[in-house]
Amino acid sequence: MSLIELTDATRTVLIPDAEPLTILDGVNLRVDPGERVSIVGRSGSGKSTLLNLLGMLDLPTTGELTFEGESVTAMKSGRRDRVRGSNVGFVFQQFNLLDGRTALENVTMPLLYARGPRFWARERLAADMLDRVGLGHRLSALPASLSGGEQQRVAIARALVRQPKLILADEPTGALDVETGQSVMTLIDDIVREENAALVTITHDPAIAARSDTHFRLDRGVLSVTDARAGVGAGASAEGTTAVVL
Ligand SMILES: Nc1ncnc2c1ncn2[C@@H]1O[C@H](COP(=O)(O)OP(=O)(O)OP(=O)(O)O)[C@@H](O)[C@H]1O
Repeated sequence: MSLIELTDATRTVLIPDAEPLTILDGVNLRVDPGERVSIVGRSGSGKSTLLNLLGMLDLPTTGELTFEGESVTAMKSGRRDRVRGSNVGFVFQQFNLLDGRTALENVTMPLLYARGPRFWARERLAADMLDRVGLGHRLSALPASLSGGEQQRVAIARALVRQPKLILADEPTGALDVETGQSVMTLIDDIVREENAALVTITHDPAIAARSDTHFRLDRGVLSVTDARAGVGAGASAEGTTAVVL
């Protein structure tokens, strides 16, 4: 079963005194558990809009979105929020850390909504995750005292601390130098592989895109597969093209 799947999805916004704007047009995208997918596209091609659909933050205007086979479009918003909270981790270009909170507090934050043992063990789980991203010695550091690469490591720990099945990364290396960006991606890849999570990365950087199993291009709202290589998880498809995984 696919982890998340968009079928014939369109996203249209209404603009006052103008024609409706179709941002995504007939998008078909299937992401399997453990699969790593990259999406490249020019500025304004609809990448963030697509990521917001995959993150269940927005719904397609027409078409279907499913998570583990269940219709997201049919979910009540409370259930959608819970499904998102327990299953999706976000990593952004601007790390979006809370400035006045320590690294440990930032990573603990998503566990405030966890239930049972994970809630009560939240500080230990957050500290363990910071250790995994190489920041076990900086638990009390405030974001401003950390380098860009270290801040992104904190953001990665925060995205992964609930062990989501799906990680959505929007230009995760965009604010980092090339070398730091590669090491941050290696870290994301390693943890994603250990957790068997799926990873969808939006990037302008061909070297970052090349790390994925399946590659897509978004061009004015139309998604097409550009390449697929043997790897984890088969079956990504776009616009009638099936990605063949050997
Ligand atoms: N709510 C909205 N109302 C009007 N226009 C919108 C809205 N959301 C997005 N757009 C437009 O849709 C297009 C796609 O936006 P989107 O943010 O998805 O692009 P993007 O590929 O992520 O761009 P960038 O790489 O510059 O972040 C843009 O032209 C944007 O201005």
